[in-house]
Amino acid sequence: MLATLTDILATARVVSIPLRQRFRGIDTREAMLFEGPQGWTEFSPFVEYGDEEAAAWLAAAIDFGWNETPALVRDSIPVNATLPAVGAGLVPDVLDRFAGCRTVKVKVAEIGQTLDDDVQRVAAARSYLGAEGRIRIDANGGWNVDEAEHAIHALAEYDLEYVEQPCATVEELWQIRQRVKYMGLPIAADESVRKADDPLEVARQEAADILVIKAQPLGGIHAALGIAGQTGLPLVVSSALETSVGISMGLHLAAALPELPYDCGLATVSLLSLDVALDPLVPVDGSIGVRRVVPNGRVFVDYAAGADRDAWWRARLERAFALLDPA
Ligand SMILES: O=C(O)CCC(=O)C1=CC=C[C@@H](O)[C@@H]1C(=O)O
Ligand SMILES: [Mg+2]
Repeated sequence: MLATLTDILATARVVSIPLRQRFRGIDTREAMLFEGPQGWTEFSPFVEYGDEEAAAWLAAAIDFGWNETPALVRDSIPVNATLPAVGAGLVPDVLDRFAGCRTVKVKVAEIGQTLDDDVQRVAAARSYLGAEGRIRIDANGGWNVDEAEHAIHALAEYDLEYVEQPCATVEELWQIRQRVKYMGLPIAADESVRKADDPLEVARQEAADILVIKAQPLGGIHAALGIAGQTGLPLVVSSALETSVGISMGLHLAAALPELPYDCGLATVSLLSLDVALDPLVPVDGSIGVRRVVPNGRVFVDYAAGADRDAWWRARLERAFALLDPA
């Protein structure tokens, strides 16, 4: 079923939600929410993204609000804790918010920090989890190949599950993958999937062992499942730092995948200072049940974006909508 701009604007609300800790350079998450025949949905490309990229996120929002979700093969998704690039002393406080998660994804290579900061943060996560917990790191492409090799050697003693996007380009990922192959440490691609013209190029080039897939950036659950079906690589579903409404989209994607070998990065509502839902999608015993959520109307009042930001989002919505394929 096709959504019109009028349909979308009829229920659209823009919220501005403070984060508990700075994450990927932002302190506040803005999101537009609207309701389709299937339920509430979220359009929340990061504010610096251009209209072309935002259009894929809008296609995703419409897909989730207007199309039936695919058949689900599980009703609960094991998730990882996500640790922003905080000082080591804050690690226990942050991880306490991810109830029962046995896996932690640690952000590393933050601009303005050093490898020693990363080592201390990863060490603190390991001592929090104990020997049996899993630790993956995500550099968001922040290292060149030599830096990545050096950092991986320094961090390997903490027993890493995988390294997400150590370097920015597919060619660099290929090189670092060759260099650390002897360590048996898998390389996961994230930006090389969600920001690439061809999300499967990194797999074709054999530059990654694992693909991270995100529902909004890839154009929605159905589009992401189409991509998933074309690769034999293991997949991890991760969030785009959404409210519970957008997280619900990611949970439905994870629930529809035939195989789900890794814990998913869908626990990021715990990084927000509050959520739009009365019953937020946060982990219980390390998993989140798959369901849709209805926003609490109070949040639309108390955390409404200011008039200028609201107008900015509505203008962005119109521009992105104009870029959608009418088919
Ligand atoms: O995968 C996770 O644990 C949580 C999601 C997450 O890390 C991200 C969400 C949103 C923006 C990204 O910079 C970031 C990522 O790089 O994976
Ligand atoms: Mg990532």
